[in-house]
Amino acid sequence: MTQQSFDIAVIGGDGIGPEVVAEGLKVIDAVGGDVTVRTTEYDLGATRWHRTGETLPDSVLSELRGHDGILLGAIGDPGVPSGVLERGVLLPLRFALDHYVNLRPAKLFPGVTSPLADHVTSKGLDFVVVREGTEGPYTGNGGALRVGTPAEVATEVSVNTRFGIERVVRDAFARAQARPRQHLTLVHKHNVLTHAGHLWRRTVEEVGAEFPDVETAYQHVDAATIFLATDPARFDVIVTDNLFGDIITDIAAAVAGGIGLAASGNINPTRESPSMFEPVHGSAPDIAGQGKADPTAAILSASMLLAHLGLGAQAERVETAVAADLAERGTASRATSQIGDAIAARL
Ligand SMILES: NC(=O)c1ccc[n+]([C@@H]2O[C@H](COP(=O)([O-])OP(=O)(O)OC[C@H]3O[C@@H](n4cnc5c(N)ncnc54)[C@H](O)[C@@H]3O)[C@@H](O)[C@H]2O)c1
Ligand SMILES: CC(C)[C@H](C(=O)O)[C@@H](O)C(=O)O
Ligand SMILES: [Mg+2]
Repeated sequence: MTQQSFDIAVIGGDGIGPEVVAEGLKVIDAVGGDVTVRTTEYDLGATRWHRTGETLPDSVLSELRGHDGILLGAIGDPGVPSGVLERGVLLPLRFALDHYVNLRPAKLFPGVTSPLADHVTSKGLDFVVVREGTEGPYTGNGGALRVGTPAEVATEVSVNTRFGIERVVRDAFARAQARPRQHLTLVHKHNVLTHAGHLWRRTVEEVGAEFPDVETAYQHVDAATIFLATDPARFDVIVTDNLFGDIITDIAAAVAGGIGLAASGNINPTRESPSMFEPVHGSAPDIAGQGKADPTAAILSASMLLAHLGLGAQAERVETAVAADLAERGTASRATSQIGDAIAARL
C-alpha cells in the first residue's frame, strides 16, 4: 500500500485546549501504519494576544489555508475581554475558511451514563446536528448606540441568505439519506422569527423534493429542547441555524454523557479550504491546568478529521478504541493524559 501523508495545523488555543489536543495528537500518532501526519503548531489565543495584541494575523490565516486539515482545542480566556478571541480568532477561522457545515454528532456510547432516565435512553440516542456555520446572528451585523446611557440600544442582526441556507440544508439531506433512518428535522422558531424561519422552512421543502426517501419533520427550538431531554430517539439528523445549533448541541452533549465527549467538525464540503475539527466544549477555565479535562471529545474530533481526510478505516479504529475505553472507564476519574494513553494503547 502506498504511504499517505497529510499536513495538519494544530491550534491548542486556551485553557484546557492544549491539554486535550495533545491527547488527540497522541491518538493520531498511534494510528500509525501507512499514514504519516505532519503537524505544525500555531500559537493563537490569549497568550499571543497578551504578547502581541494580535488575534488572527493574515499571514497565519494564509498558512493555515495550505494544510489538509486543522485540529483545534478551544479559544476564549477570562483574562481577555469576552468576545475578543471568540470574534477575533475562532469565528474568523470558520468564516474565512467557509465552514458552512458545523457537524456535531451526539451518540450515547455503551457503558456511558446519561443524566436521562434508562427508559428514555433505552430507545437509543444517535443523531447528528448539522449546524449552519457562517450566518445567523454570528456575522457581526449589529452595533450599539449611546453606550452606557439609559437610552442605549444594541442590535445583533441574524443574517440568513437563500444561498447559505440552501447549501447547508442540501448537505443535511444528503447525510440523512445516507443514514439508515433517513429522517431530517428542521429546528427553528418560525412562529416568531417569521422572515428567517419561513425562508428556512421553504428551503427545506424545496430541497427536500430532491430527496424523496428522506422523511422531514419540524420543531420549534424551544420544543426541541424538551424532546432532546425526554425523547432524543426521535432525532436522526437535525438541521438548524448557527445560534440554535450552538445551544442545542450543548444539550445534546449533556444527554449523550457529557460535554467532555462531544466532538465536532467545521466543514467546508467543497474542499476549497481546510476543514477544522474541535471539541464542542470551550476552554473550561474552571478546570484548566489541573490535568483533569476529559480529552475524549478532542480524540473523537481527531477521528472525524481522519475520516474527512479519507482515512475511514483509521477513524473507525479510533472510535472503536474510544468506545472500548468508555465501556471500561465507568465512573472512575482519570487524568487527561491517562485517558489519552489508554485509548492510544488500544490502537
Ligand atoms: N469552540 C471553542 O473554542 C469554544 C466553545 C465553547 C466556549 N468557548 C469559550 O470557552 C470559554 C469558557 O466557556 P464556558 O465556560 O461557557 O464553556 P466550557 O465548555 O468551556 O465549560 C463549561 C463547563 O463544562 C466543563 N467542561 C468543558 N470541557 C470539559 C472537558 N473536556 N472535560 C471536563 N469538563 C469539561 C467546564 O469545566 C465547565 O464547567 C469562553 O471564553 C467561551 O467563549 C470556546
Ligand atoms: C465560542 C463560541 C464562539 C462558539 C460558538 O458559539 O460557536 C462555541 O460556543 C461553540 O459551540 O463552538
Ligand atoms: Mg457552543
